[in-house]
Amino acid sequence: MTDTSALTPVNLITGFLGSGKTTLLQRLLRDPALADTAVLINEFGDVGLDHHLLERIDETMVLLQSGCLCCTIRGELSSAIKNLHSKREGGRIPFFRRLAIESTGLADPFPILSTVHADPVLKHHFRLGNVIATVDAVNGEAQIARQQESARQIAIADRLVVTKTDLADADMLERLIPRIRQLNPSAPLWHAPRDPLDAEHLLSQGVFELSERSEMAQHWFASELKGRWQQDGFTHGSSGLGPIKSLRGADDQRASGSGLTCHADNIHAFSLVFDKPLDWTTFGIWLTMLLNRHGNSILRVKGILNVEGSPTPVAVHGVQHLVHPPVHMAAWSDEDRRSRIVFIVDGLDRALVERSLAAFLPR
Ligand SMILES: Nc1nc2c(ncn2[C@@H]2O[C@H](COP(=O)(O)OP(=O)(O)OP(=O)(O)O)[C@@H](O)[C@H]2O)c(=O)[nH]1
Repeated sequence: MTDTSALTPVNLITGFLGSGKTTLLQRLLRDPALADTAVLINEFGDVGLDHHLLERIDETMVLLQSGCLCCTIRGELSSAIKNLHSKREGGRIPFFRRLAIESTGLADPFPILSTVHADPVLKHHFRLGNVIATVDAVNGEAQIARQQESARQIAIADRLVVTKTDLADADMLERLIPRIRQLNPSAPLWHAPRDPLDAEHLLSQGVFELSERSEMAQHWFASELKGRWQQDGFTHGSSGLGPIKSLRGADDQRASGSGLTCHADNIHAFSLVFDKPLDWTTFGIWLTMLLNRHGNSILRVKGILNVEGSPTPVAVHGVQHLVHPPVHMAAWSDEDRRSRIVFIVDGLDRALVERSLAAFLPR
C-alpha cells in the first residue's frame, strides 16, 4: 500500500470565471509555507494571461491554454504533471512539495480530480489535497443558476472563499450564502477580502476525503470515475437545485473542433491584440460602455494593456456588468509589449465587439 504522506498533494483552485482564483493564488503563494509549490494554470482562449497576471514565471509554472482541462485537453493535464514530476526527479527544476492547479472558470472539476486520483502513473506520486472554490459575491447567484459548472465547483470544494464581499450589498450575500450551502453544507467558508486567509488551513490541512462530501458531490465523482456520464442529467433528492445536465459526451465532440468552444455551443473565447500603445481614457470608456450594454453575454474580459505613458503593463478585468479598477503591474514579464485582451462570451458576436471598438479606437 502507498504511503500517502510521501505523495505530493495536488490542490485544485476552482471557481467560475472572474471569481478571483488568480487573486487568491497570488495571495496564498506569498505565504512562506507555500514556497515549494509548483503551479499549473489552465486558460480557455488562445492567448494565456494568467501566468503574467500572477507575476510569477519560472520553471515550476506551467501554462496549459487553448482549451479546457475538463474536456479538450484533459490528456495534457496528466502529461504536464508527469513532466513536472520527471523534471523534479531529474533535478531539472527546483524541488516542489505541492502542486496547485488553477483551472479555467468554465471547467467542471470532476474530470480534473479523477485524472489526478485515478491515473495509473500519477497516483504513485501525487494525491489529491484540498479543493478550494472561489465564489463571486456579486455575480455568484446568477452564475450558479445559469452555469452548471459553477454549481459543481462549489459542491466538490473542501474550502470556499466568497470573494468581492467588499463590492456586494447585504442582500446579495443573504441570497448567495444559502445557495452555496445547499450545494455544499459543510466546507469552511471565508469572506474575501475581509477575512485573513491562512494558506496552511486552506491548502495543507486535510486531504481530499470523498466521504465528507454531500451525497450529490459523491455521486458526481463516482459517475466521473466510472465514466458513466448521463446525457439527460442527474436529479438529486433534497437540495432543490433541480436537474443538472451532464457536461461530458456531447460537449467532448463540440469541444474537439476549434479548441475554443466548450461546454455550451454559445460559449466561446476570442482575443484582440493591439500593436500600438492604447489611450487609457478612451479604452476605459469603451470597456465600461461595452459591459454596461452587453454584460449579460460577456462572461469574462481580461487584458494586459500597453497604455500610453505607462512604463509597465496595466491589467484590466471585467466580469459581466462589473468592471474592476485597472491595476498597474510591476513589470512586463517578457519582450512582448502588445496589448492583449481576452473575451469569453455567451452568444455574443466577435464582430460586434470589434465594430464597437473600432468606433472608439481606430487600429
Ligand atoms: N474588490 C474585489 N475585487 C476582487 C476580489 N477578488 C478578486 N477581485 C478582482 O476580480 C477580478 C478577477 O480576478 P481574478 O483573480 O483574475 O479572477 P479569476 O477567477 O482568476 O479569473 P479567470 O481565471 O479569468 O476565471 C480582478 O480584477 C481582481 O482584482 C475581491 O475580493 N474584492
